Formats: sequence, structure tokens, C-alpha cells
Amino acid sequence: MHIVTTIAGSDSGGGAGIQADLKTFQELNVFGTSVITALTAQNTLGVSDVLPIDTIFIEKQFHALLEDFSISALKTGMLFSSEIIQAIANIMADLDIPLIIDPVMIAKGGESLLQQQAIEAMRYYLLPLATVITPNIPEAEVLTGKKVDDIASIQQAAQTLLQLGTRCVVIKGGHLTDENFATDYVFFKDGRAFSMQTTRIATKNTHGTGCTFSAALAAFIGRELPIDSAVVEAKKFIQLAITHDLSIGNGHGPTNHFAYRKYKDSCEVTIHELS
Ligand SMILES: Nc1ncnc2c1ncn2[C@@H]1O[C@H](COP(=O)(O)OP(=O)(O)O)[C@@H](O)[C@H]1O
Ligand SMILES: Cc1ncc(COP(=O)(O)OP(=O)(O)O)c(N)n1
Repeated sequence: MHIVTTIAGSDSGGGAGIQADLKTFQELNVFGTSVITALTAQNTLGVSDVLPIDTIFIEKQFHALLEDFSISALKTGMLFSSEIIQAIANIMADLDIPLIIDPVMIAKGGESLLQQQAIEAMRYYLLPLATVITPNIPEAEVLTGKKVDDIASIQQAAQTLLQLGTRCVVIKGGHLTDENFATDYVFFKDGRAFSMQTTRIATKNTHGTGCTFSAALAAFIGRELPIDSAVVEAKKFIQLAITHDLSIGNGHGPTNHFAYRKYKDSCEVTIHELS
């Protein structure tokens, strides 16, 4: 049994954060473990409060896992402050475990999940330790300081992020304006690059899409799939979770974490090599 760890915030509404990650891990047959960095009072309508966990206690959770488990992959989500990022990075620096970083910054409702002053800590301490980074378009803009809105600027942003030391960057295209397709862009340090395209689903129920995608990616990497196959399979997982939505709550509802198990053979992802 592969063991995969999420280091992230709790979403009381169950659609994003730790809860989305653990549901995804379970669906993908890996044993999920967690280091909780913050609590959010949250539902499909938004985040009403955030309570960061003391860094000493975050370190204790992380050490408790490392002392007892052989972890196959780790992912990070909401990290909230530069102190939390530094604490995680200090421990990660001594590990040789694939690390997937979802650089979570802002919730769908606009609430901040990463303090402004933590962005530099993310860039300089944590991102260089990553195996894969999965920014959405606004996160890629913040991390590179440049507008990202077309293929040329996506390629440029990916190169800037690859220079920080990571093996792979996936720039997620959920925030692009294409009405027909949801296209994500995958770039490797060795120069390979491709896009992954699926039909864009017209739904407001997209709460936790980024968390779910990065958790699926961590699960597949934990199961020892090569990174290029793992990103395509994670794209299928999120596409099916958005397609077969559940309609829970009154705002942006969660995605359907059960869908991949039922429909995984029915999902098409179109791959285009990028030159
Ligand atoms: N309406 C949609 N239909 C299909 N896929 C989507 C849709 N919205 C987002 N996605 C996909 O969900 C994943 C997360 O997307 P994105 O919205 O960019 O990230 P985040 O949730 O971090 O803001 C990506 O694979 C993206 O292509
Ligand atoms: C606790 C917590 N972590 C992360 C998020 C953001 O999740 P994301 O997958 O980016 O989804 P949306 O916020 O865009 O729905 C969160 N909301 N809460």
C-alpha cells in the first residue's frame, strides 16, 4: 500500500483542502495521511474565517508521520504564512520524496489563503524543493510577476518557474477564457512540453478543482507512475469529477470525487506536443 501525505488546510465544507485530498487519495487506492496547516470555516458560499495552526504543532504532525511511515509522495496546498512555509521547507529539505506543490493563494470567493508576505518564502524556500508545481493562471502571474494569458506567456512563465529547480510545471488553464476547452500546459526541465485538453464543462460546481487535481497527481506519482502519465491521469480524474457534479450547497459546489472510479474509461484527454 502506497502512503501519500497532504500538507494543507482543512475545508469544513469538504470540497477543497485536506478533505478533498484525502477523498481523492482513497479513490485512487493510496493510504492518505495529513499535516494540517490551518483550519478554515468554509462552505460552498465562501471562507468566513481562518485559524492557522502553530508551527511547532505542524512540525510535530510532520515528524509523527516521518517517524512511522514510508511516504511515497507528498503534496502541499494551503500554507497560509511564511512561518509555516519555512517550517515545512526545513523538514522537506532533508527528505528524498516526490513533492507536488499546489501554490494555493486565493479561494474561489476571493478570500486570501496565503498572506502577501508569504509569497517570497514560497518562491525561495519551497518551490526549489518541488518535483511538480501546479499553479493556476493567477498564481503563475503572482509567482512570475508577469501577465499570463496566452501560449507565449504561459511558456515564458513555465520557464521562469522551471529555473527555480523543479522538474515539471503544470500551468492549469481553468481561468483562461476559452469557452469550449479546459487546457492545462505541462513543461519539463528536459525541454519536453505538451498540453492536455478536455471539454470545458458549464457548471458553477468547481470548488476544490485545484486541490483535487494536485491530490490525484500526488496519488499517481506515489503509485510510481511516470510524471507525464500521472498528469494525464490526474486530468482525467478532475475532468470526470467536474462532469458528474453533485450539486451540494448553495454556492460553488464541490466536485464529484467518486466519478473516476465509475467512469474512468470514458474520459478523453487530447494531448498536443508543444515545440
Ligand atoms: N469548467 C471546467 N471544465 C473542465 N475542466 C475544468 C473547468 N474548470 C477548471 N477545470 C480544470 O480543473 C483543474 C483545476 O483548474 P483551475 O481552475 O485552473 O485551478 P484552481 O482550482 O487551482 O483555480 C484544471 O485541470 C482545469 O483545466
Ligand atoms: C482549505 C482550503 N484549501 C484550498 C482551497 C482552494 O482550493 P482550490 O482547489 O484552489 O479551489 P477553489 O477555492 O478555487 O474552489 C480552499 N478553498 N480551502
